[in-house]
Amino acid sequence: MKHSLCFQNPILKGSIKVPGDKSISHRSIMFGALAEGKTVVRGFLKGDDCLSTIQCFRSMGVQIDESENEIIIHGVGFSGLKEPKELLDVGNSGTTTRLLLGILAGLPFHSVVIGDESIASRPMRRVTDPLKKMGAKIDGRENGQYTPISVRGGKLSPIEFIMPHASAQLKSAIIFAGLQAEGITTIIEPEKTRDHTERMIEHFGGSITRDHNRITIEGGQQFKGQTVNVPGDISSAAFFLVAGAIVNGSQLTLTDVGLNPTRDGIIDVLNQMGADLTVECEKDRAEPVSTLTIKSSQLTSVEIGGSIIPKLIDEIPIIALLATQALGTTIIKDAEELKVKETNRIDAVVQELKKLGANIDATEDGMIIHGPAVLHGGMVSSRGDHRIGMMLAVAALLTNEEVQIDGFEAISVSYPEFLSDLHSIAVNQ
Ligand SMILES: O=C(O)C1=C[C@@H](OP(=O)(O)O)[C@@H](O)[C@H](O)C1
Ligand SMILES: C=C(OP(=O)(O)O)C(=O)O
Repeated sequence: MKHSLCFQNPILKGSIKVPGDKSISHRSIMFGALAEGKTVVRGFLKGDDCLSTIQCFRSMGVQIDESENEIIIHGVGFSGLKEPKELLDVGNSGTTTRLLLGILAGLPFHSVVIGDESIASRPMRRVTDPLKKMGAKIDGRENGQYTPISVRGGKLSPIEFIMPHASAQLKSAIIFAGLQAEGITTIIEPEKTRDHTERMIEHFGGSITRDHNRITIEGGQQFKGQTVNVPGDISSAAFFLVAGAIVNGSQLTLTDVGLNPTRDGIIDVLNQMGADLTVECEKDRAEPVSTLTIKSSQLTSVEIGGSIIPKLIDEIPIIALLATQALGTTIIKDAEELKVKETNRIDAVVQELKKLGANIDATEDGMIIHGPAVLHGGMVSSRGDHRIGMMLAVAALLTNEEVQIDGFEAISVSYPEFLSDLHSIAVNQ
């Protein structure tokens, strides 16, 4: 589906409550299913990816009721999950795929995980190799690298695992397997990655030990159903934070945004670039929550690399757009993981933004952006990637010419109401 956007000297004013955090929504279904008793989830993201997670657990016999404001999961525990009759379809969701594989690894039945074309090209051996080492029988195209992937789980042994990639999906998969292994599993992260799985284990009454980048988890724990309040997704809020920062005369407030310290890299980057940003922290729930107010201001370039990368990995497409409006040369490095997301996000960002007049070049592990650039209209593509589609829609605010985005429907993966939220705060002058 092509979508056309054409703004005339817009300014952005008002307040938005972005939809629920995608990472936390996925995990709320998983822990809800693995706990005994009822779990109530409020603020759940009804985006395609999280709906895929619901469907996978329903296929394993878990009753999940959906109403407008709540999701209710009737938990069955690890041992209550049933062999699925149908294929487990993860759609476009890498998080569902990798976390689910960690759960399936310990279950004594056969299952097959499939997804869309994008999922079929995303690397899975990072997960399937250690899970096989723990004792699961797993096969798939290219020796377990690509879906479809079949799993016959069973008795698992704990491992000490030094993660070769800074990936929360990989860490979480091994945690889920570790929960089913007999003994203590140790995981060592090269850099700290998002810790929603660890927080949720504690929220559901389990325990996990964290010492710097070393995590230990004991197998055989029981979880109890809980209420989960999902905060707004900082990765969705990022599109409006950047829009507010770069569209002259704007002031936007974003309420109820999750501000987990393992996800707040965009805040650091905005501050370093000279953004006019106010962060008000609210009472800490299982996850920290904040209200963010952004006003447009003069921005300067920044260098981004090293340990901040996992804290803003999904925000790099919109940070690249931000950098096109900043004075000087922005360098983004150590971000090779971008090549294995929904699409190769280094190529997608660079090639699509060039079509709109950005001065941007790809490097082996990131990109270099010279700003400020005057953007113009054009025909671009989301390449089937929600974050590329939304970044290009924000770029359309910077020109009075038409920006036509092919494949815009991809945004329903993480932010189905993105367009109506954008139109609710954009006023043409
Ligand atoms: O664990 C998660 O919920 C996620 C982890 C990240 O992926 P990696 O673990 O591959 O870095 C992120 O890009 C993805 O959107 C969600
Ligand atoms: C990479 C993403 O998600 P996933 O890996 O779950 O497909 C994302 O949402 O940007």
